[in-house]
Amino acid sequence: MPVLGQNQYGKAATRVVRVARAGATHQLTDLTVQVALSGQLTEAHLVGSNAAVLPTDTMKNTVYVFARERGIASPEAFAAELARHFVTSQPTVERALVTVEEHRWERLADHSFVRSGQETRTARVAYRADRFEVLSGLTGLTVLNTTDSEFHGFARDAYTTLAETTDRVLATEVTAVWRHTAQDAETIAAADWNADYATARERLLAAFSGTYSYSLQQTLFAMASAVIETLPGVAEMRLSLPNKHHFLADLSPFGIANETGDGAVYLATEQPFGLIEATVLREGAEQRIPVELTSPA
Ligand SMILES: O=c1[nH]c(=O)c2[nH]c(=O)[nH]c2[nH]1
Repeated sequence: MPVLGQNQYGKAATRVVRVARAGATHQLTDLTVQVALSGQLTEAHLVGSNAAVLPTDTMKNTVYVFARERGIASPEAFAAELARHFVTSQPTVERALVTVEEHRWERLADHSFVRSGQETRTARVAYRADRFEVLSGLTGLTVLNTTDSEFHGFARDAYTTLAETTDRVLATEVTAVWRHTAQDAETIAAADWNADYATARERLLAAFSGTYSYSLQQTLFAMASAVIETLPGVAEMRLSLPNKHHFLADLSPFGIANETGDGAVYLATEQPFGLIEATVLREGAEQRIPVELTSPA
């Protein structure tokens, strides 16, 4: 007889847009929420009993009711409230995992907004046995340095053709996930998630632009370290940095020199791309961010 292994179920891709309009200046929050529950679901899978199956339709409704009645203070706080709700209100639910993506809108005017690029803020909160695990993050943060990047002295074999460079364009699209040490409800309710997020984002950007780079690996470590050194509540950060290559265009067929310097012209290639990934930990911290979480599909 086969045996049931890991299982979870829930509602994916619930899109909720909330408008706060206390005065003339409106606030817009735009989230995609995913709920995944696990617990006593063996009967559901083995014999088709739905006694412990809270409908995924209910989860979707809960997202809208919570957004309406409690508001959305931050992706982390919203996810934490939802996660705790499902575990504490359903005796058969042992663990809830709530993932939130926040789509960014930039203000145009009091009640007008423009969708800003591809950048997305993320939060992922797990709740089980009265403990939380909170991961914050972002995706789609694209950055580029036009100099202060070298790459040379690398290992070589029979297939190595890459030219060494002491001045190149360095560009990447940051995917970051960081784990908070906070685990109890009081600490989570008291935290200023939006301020912490703004600090983390600012530190990542400052370290990217301020690090004189000998490789994307080195830049990665500097970026994550900057966040860990600034935010005492962050235990670890996982970064996934695609190398968005910019190669000097070969204009020699036209007798035109094209070297690094004023007016250089680059070929920005999409694929294939280098992919540099690592977790950086506060000393003594456990590595708990799943590596698949930040890797591109
Ligand atoms: O920063 C880099 N790291 C690498 O590992 C690598 N490999 C490569 O071909 N170019 C680069 N650049």
